[in-house]
Amino acid sequence: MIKASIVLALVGLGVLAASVSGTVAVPFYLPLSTLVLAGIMYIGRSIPKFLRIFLVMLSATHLVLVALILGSRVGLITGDYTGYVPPPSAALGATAFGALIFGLAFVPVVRTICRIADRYLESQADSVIRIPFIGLVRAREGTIGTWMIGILIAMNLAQVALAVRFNFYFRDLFNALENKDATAFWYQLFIIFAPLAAVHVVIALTEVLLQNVLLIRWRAYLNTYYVGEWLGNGAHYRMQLLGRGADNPDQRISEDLRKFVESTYSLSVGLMNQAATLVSFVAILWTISAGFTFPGTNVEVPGLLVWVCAGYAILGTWLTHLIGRPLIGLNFEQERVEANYRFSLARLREYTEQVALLSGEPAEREGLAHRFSQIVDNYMRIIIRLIKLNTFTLSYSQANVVVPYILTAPYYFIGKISLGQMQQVVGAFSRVESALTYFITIYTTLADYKAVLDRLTTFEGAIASAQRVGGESKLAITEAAGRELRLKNLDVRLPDGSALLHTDALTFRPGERTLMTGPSGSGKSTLFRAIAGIWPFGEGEVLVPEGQTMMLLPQRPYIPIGTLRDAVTYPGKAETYTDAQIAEALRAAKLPQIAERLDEERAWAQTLSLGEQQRLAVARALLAKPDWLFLDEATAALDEPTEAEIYRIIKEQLPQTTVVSIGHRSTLAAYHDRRIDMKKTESGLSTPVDLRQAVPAE
Ligand SMILES: Nc1ncnc2c1ncn2[C@@H]1O[C@H](COP(=O)(O)OP(=O)(O)OP(=O)(O)O)[C@@H](O)[C@H]1O
Repeated sequence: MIKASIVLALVGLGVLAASVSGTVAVPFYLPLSTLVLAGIMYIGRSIPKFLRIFLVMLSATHLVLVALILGSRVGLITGDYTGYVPPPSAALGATAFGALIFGLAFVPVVRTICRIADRYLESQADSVIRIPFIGLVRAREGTIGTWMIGILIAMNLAQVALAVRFNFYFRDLFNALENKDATAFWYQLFIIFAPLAAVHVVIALTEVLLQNVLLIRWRAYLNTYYVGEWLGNGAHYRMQLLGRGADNPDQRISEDLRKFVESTYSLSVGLMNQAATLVSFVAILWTISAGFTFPGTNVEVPGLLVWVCAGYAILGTWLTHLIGRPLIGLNFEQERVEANYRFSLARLREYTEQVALLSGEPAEREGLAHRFSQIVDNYMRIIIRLIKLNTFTLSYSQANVVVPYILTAPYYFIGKISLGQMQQVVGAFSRVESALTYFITIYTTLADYKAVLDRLTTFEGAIASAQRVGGESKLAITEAAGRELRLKNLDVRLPDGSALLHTDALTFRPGERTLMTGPSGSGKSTLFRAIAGIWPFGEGEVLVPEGQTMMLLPQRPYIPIGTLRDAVTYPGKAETYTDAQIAEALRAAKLPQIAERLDEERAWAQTLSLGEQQRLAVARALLAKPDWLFLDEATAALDEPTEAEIYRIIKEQLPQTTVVSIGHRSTLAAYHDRRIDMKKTESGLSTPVDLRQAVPAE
């Protein structure tokens, strides 16, 4: 950026010297604007990278314009460039854009956009990209993204330049027709138009390809980043514990990130494109309006066509807004009723068994029909409103075709402008009109975009506070020498800070099977969570034996979507075990009926009964062979003989594993050597009482 600003400043100084000395007849404001741009680039070197790309590309475009103008002045580029690259508007436009981009860096909402966008653009991750005709190129992902955005901006500006050139082509073509000059006509058609049209097609196609590659790479990077942050250090679990600010993380990661990337790109590059179009074509309208008088008077109005066009665009947009405004509310309502309907269907799918048992199908059908009728009703209102709106917009766009003729015909008939210039006005008028309309109507898109930004920001905030709670937790999990697991001065609290349980000291010895009992809600599961290191609320020390592995089986195990093999080996990799080992573990866990179906992919959590799911989790433990196995009512859904068999298998197949169980059944005591009872004091605080000996089975 510093180098680029120095180059720009040197060019500016050189052209200024040439202009002052009279070597080249260049108006002095052109090098002055180059110098101002160089200054903006220099002081803007610390603004977000996303904005810097626009600043650098703008300066590069400005240099191209300077080169074109200089070239035409020294006779390098020949041709009729009257009004083609109008120096005052190019200089003014570029400087104003530069200042605007710099100023945007201080607008809070733009800073938020840039902060999220820059995560990608500043990424240091090594990556590769396949470039046609060059092959695979290795670079940092951020560098790849930066170049892609830069090239896309250049392509957009090149499209604007081409549009301007086409506008002049139409002038020359129609002038040739007016003058019945066949040579000039064919020249314009084949020598000027054909190559330009080919360039236009190539740029447009490349742009589509590049834009889509950029958007998917950008989204992929942000997706990995946000998923990583969400899952990092158990933030996802703590966010749920804290329960604030981050509903539907799934929507934020899948929908909002996609919308963010698409809208950030289309709004920023689109705005730049439309602004460049506006400046370029306003200049054409302004130049052609020279000497135009207000109809019926002798009063000359500078840039008359520009003012008429602006007034026309504002009137059109205002009427569109008046007629179309109810659509905003109607579309919002449509999303709401669609979401309600989707939710009812998803809920029905979840509770299908319960509905079937209650024979609730007729009630469900009625409920669904009612919700769907809301969709239809609102949709009809949207259609009626759209018809009203389209009646206006279609008439307006038809009027667009004739208005420029009505405006210019009087001047043509009195010989003030040529037929070619009249054609030029027709083209420029529609460009200026649509650019102005774009600026005026963009606010509805912006409102949606702002909502996306807000959702991503609150999501980030919730992740950050979850990470903070984890980082600041006074509940320390420390690896210590020795083979015992010890709790020292442990206070476990609830998320709101109230005390749940306390123990001065509690030791779990290796090889000793412990059963933890106590009233429901006394904090047994929460103590397990604290030992597993996922519960951040509380103070004290949990000393876990160094280098030893732990596994905790909850009452309702998690079964991922995928094959049975993936479900059994979760969270490890399926390749770690042979099929024979996995099948053997399933058989040992009393699931012989599914041991041969390892490749089967289905929603296992919905297919297997709770008792079967618990046995699948035991199979997981048999494969993983942890040093410590915590069973939190992990066999509660089994019948007593099967539960006994499972405990026997665990003891037999995992002789090195220390088992600590939570359970309410008295029969469990038989499989344990020691019992700890969670007693609740009158103040509500629980404390584990060591009963040393397990209560013998009745
Ligand atoms: N995320 C949470 N937010 C607020 N309170 C919680 C949370 N998790 C647990 N609790 C509360 O902590 C207390 C202890 O819960 P815990 O699940 O540890 O009890 P438990 O002894 O295992 O009970 P049970 O025998 O019924 O499984 C309960 O009052 C519960 O409501």
